[in-house]
Amino acid sequence: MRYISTRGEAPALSFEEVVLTGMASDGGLYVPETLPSFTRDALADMAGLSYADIAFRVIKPFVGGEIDDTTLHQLIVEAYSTFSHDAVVPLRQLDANHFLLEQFHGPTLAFKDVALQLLGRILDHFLKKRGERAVIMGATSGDTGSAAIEGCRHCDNLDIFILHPHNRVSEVQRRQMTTVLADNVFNVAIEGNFDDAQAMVKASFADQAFLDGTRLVAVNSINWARIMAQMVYYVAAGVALGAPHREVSFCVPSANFGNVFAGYMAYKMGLPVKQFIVATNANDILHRTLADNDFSRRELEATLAPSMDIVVSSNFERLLFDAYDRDGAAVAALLERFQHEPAALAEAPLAKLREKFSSHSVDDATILEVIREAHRRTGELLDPHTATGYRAAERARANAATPMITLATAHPAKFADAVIEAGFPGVELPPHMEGLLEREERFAVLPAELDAVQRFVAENRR
Ligand SMILES: Cc1ncc(COP(=O)(O)O)c(C=O)c1O
Ligand SMILES: N[C@@H](CCOP(=O)(O)O)C(=O)O
Repeated sequence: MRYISTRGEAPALSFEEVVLTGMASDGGLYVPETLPSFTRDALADMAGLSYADIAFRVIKPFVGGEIDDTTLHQLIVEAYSTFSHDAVVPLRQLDANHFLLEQFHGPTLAFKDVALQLLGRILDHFLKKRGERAVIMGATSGDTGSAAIEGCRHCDNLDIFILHPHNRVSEVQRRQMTTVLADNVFNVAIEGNFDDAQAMVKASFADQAFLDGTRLVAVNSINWARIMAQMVYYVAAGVALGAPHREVSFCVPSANFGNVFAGYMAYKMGLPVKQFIVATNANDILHRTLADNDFSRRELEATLAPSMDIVVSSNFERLLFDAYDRDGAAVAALLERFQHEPAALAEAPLAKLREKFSSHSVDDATILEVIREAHRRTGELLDPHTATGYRAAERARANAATPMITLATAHPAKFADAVIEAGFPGVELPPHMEGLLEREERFAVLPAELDAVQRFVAENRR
């Protein structure tokens, strides 16, 4: 299996090389040169398998034999044994044909654990094999950071630097990162927003001189392995509800677009999906683009769903590459224009996207209303991100006959303030997080300046 860049200029890489890097050298993101596909029989055979066994079947073709089957299976089994639910991402039926896919049973209570528990193990495997060390730089709006730390902190060959926007993540999210006092874990609160943090991470991939030759690795969804691991739960949920014999639809709270893009990849590989609904908070660029072809930046707003407070959505580039029939030059030109002025997609690619994708945007007042309403109707206490999905699924659903699966991307305990504002007394943290709010924290506060951040990384890496 070879991986190529969405901008068409960088060299193709193997699986191992693509996992051990971040962005392509031309500024693009890596995608598989050709997508494997599932036959109907192969999908039907997955019904009833354990999550780990489905994951092995979905992931194996992307690895292309670069990890032997026994080791790959073992890494997958170990990764998912850290989840507190045997189904890893269980489905919960809300009404006649609406389901929640609970993605918050991992160690840090958000969907990021699904990919990062595995990515940490794959990185460790490759680095040990090579006898190399690496530096991780990641940007987080709150959930990737703790999941990456949890997935990688036991890897002695990794130093991990996570940039989060100062005072813009929830207290639980911050403490999940900053109370890990391991020698190889470094948290930086950036005086800026998530887009600033992500831009600095991307700029660091573009010019790695500050690391004097030490390898830099990404844990954000710019790393293909994140997308690969996230595909699995779409397949698992689809076959559990009758695929390949019937279609399913997914509604996905979205921002950096890695989650829903993984679903789209599963669809391209043969999973029968009727519709993907992209749910956004008030930072609605994805909705504006899909609904009105308004691909333009607006000021980033702080919302009650802070993990989705993102304007520049990395993985949208991967979708554009597909929509533009893999024309890297056209994607590069569009994204260059987007940097400087409002942009719009060409007619044909937009029409292609609209065949599969719908969207809906949900403001803060509605998030609170939905948390109350969903609880009254179903007994479920939704986190504010899942609430955007719940409402979008109701409003943008193509039909009632196709099962709708809304991704419950985080546990409400991570966002107690929003839950309390919605009128609930609060949510208890699960037992493994007992004492989190009293533990010692360690983090640096830095200006949103690339030099300052790179100096911090260069001085602290071991
Ligand atoms: C809880 C939660 N929901 C939804 C999202 C959006 O997912 P994506 O960035 O993959 O679109 C994020 C962060 O990315 C998140 O942390
Ligand atoms: N919401 C994310 C933002 C980063 O997304 P990623 O999927 O690209 O890692 C977060 O919680 O950090």
